[in-house]
Amino acid sequence: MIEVTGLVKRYGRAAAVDGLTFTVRPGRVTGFLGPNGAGKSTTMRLVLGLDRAHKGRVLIDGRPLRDLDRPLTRVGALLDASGVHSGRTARNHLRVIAAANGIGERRVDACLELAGLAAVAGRRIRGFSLGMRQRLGIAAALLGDPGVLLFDEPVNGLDAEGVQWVRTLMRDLAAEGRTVFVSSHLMAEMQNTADHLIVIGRGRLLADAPIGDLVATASIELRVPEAKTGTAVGLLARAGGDVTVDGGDLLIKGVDATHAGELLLGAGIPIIHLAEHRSSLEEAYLDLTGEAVEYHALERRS
Ligand SMILES: Nc1ncnc2c1ncn2[C@@H]1O[C@H](COP(=O)(O)OP(=O)(O)OP(=O)(O)O)[C@@H](O)[C@H]1O
Repeated sequence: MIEVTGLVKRYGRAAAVDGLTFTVRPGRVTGFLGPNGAGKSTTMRLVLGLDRAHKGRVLIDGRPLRDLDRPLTRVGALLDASGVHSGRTARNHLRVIAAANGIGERRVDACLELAGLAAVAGRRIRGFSLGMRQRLGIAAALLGDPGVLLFDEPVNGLDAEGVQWVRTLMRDLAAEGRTVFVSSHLMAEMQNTADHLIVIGRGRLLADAPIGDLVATASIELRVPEAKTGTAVGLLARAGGDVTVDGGDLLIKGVDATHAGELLLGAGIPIIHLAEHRSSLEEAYLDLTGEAVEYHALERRS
């Protein structure tokens, strides 16, 4: 489990992470979604103790990272896959990490196998494609067999088979009861992989919810006889609906179709048309981040 409380990180006067609080729970894949520059990588670096926060606290399985002995056996991470010593072979790269963390040789070979790199284990990383580097980074993250895993944009540079492999791996790791925290700016990727989503924009939390809740931000479209429109609007608004009148149609958020139907029929209002629209994750994401993206575009222009 990862518990982040009130995390703040500033670069100069700008806050890259601006008071983030969330919990990443075991046994499911938690997606970390946000537009470019939202603060995902910075947050992951703070969680891993690679950067110091100005404020806030991170606990891994209830304890600060510095209190964990052999941290690599508790937390594994794939961050920027380009930061490796490219003159080494893949096997030697993993051996060095393993030796520094008291991890045996057999685990190195098991992870090379798991990452689909066994056949190229003796080749220098210099000649690796971005996809192969990503696989090597994932092998390194798994080396200590940790219960908590962070992956920053793991499908970057992977081909279709590689993407499928990462997806299956994430789901398998979560099914084993591990905490899996994976960042992406690709909404479709999250829709296929994550059970739960944490969405940020401008370093702030925008949503922390099961993926089904975000996909199912439903709205309904309703038409009633013109003379009854005012009564219907009043009823739906009192039931917590956010009602927009568009010509003869009502657009309602916050009340589902069944409830709306019951309310209207209960009040003796005939329904001419009633339809439910489930917004896709992409629409929900754009809704949530629209303001954050706009703000960034303005900042860059000025
Ligand atoms: N070392 C640094 N020095 C100065 N500013 C930084 C540094 N690292 C990140 N930032 C700034 O902090 C903000 C958040 O960046 P971060 O890389 O965490 O976002 P991100 O969500 O991971 O974006 P992306 O999807 O583009 O990787 C950005 O405005 C970025 O320019």
